[in-house]
Amino acid sequence: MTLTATASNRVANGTITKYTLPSASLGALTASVNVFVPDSAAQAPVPVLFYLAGLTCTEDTAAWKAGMFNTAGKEGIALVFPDTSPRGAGVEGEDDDWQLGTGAGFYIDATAEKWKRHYNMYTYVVEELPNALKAANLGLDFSRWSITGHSMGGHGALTIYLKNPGLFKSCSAFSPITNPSRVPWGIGAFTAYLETRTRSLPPAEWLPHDASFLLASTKAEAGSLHILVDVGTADQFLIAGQLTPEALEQAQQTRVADGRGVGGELTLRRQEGYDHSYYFISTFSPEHVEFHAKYLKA
Ligand SMILES: N[C@@H](CCC(=O)N[C@@H](CSC=O)C(=O)NCC(=O)O)C(=O)O
Repeated sequence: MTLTATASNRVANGTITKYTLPSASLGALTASVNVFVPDSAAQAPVPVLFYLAGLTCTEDTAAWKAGMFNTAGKEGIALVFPDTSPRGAGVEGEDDDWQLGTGAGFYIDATAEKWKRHYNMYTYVVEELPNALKAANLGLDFSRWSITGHSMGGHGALTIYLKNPGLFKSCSAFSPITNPSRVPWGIGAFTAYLETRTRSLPPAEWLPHDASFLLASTKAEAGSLHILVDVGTADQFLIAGQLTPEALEQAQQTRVADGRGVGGELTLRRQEGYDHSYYFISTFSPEHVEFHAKYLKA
């Protein structure tokens, strides 16, 4: 698995480099990723923060618009921006709808026959890409790894974090889809990507990919979770019922009520008047990087 650098720019006391890599998990397609490495990585390996972007985005969207570099450069944290789906898989209909297929990988491994050769963004993000970055000796320390994301990528960050207790130091999300098995975006994606045999609503096969279910049921030790979520009150997709942050709050209350969790593991903030856009993300992204720095550098 070799990374090939295709562009490089100096930014915020570091360098952002775009790489391509051949990806086995994405069915032998070429994937693209942007990686910001602060200069301090030349002295000692630096902690890593992954940013998972939302529907219709690429590896460039947050790199260009999220405004994370100054804080990451100051804190000495590397940033990794993966793409949001395989590109050019050739699956019938994959470019017909912005909520499914290209740009909409949902950070899960597909089990449905039609999608399962290429649509494996979970394995790509959690295993293949980190292994490629480790092998490239860029000075990244994956024993100090955190994850964040926006919308579909917020769902990705929360579910990947909750599926892998202990792998990440912290998790944050901007306007995440918190309960995909019960909202239109998630129902559409899971119906397509996941082979579903059970008739329950939501189907049992969907629940391991639902952040609210995962949070309510996780066996993570009390006090071991560190999650920050920001949602804008004027978010058009919040208003349309796609994000349902109350489901995540309810899940954490369940965890605490059962004696498996403690207060403070989840901080969910409603930011007055902000929408779903990168204007919102760039306003709060420095705080998110600082939040992760606290755990990455503890
Ligand atoms: N084309 C869509 C809008 C798509 C959109 O808003 N995408 C969001 C993520 S939504 C959840 O995952 C995004 O981040 N877009 C990139 C950007 O630069 O804003 C429509 O028709 O509504």
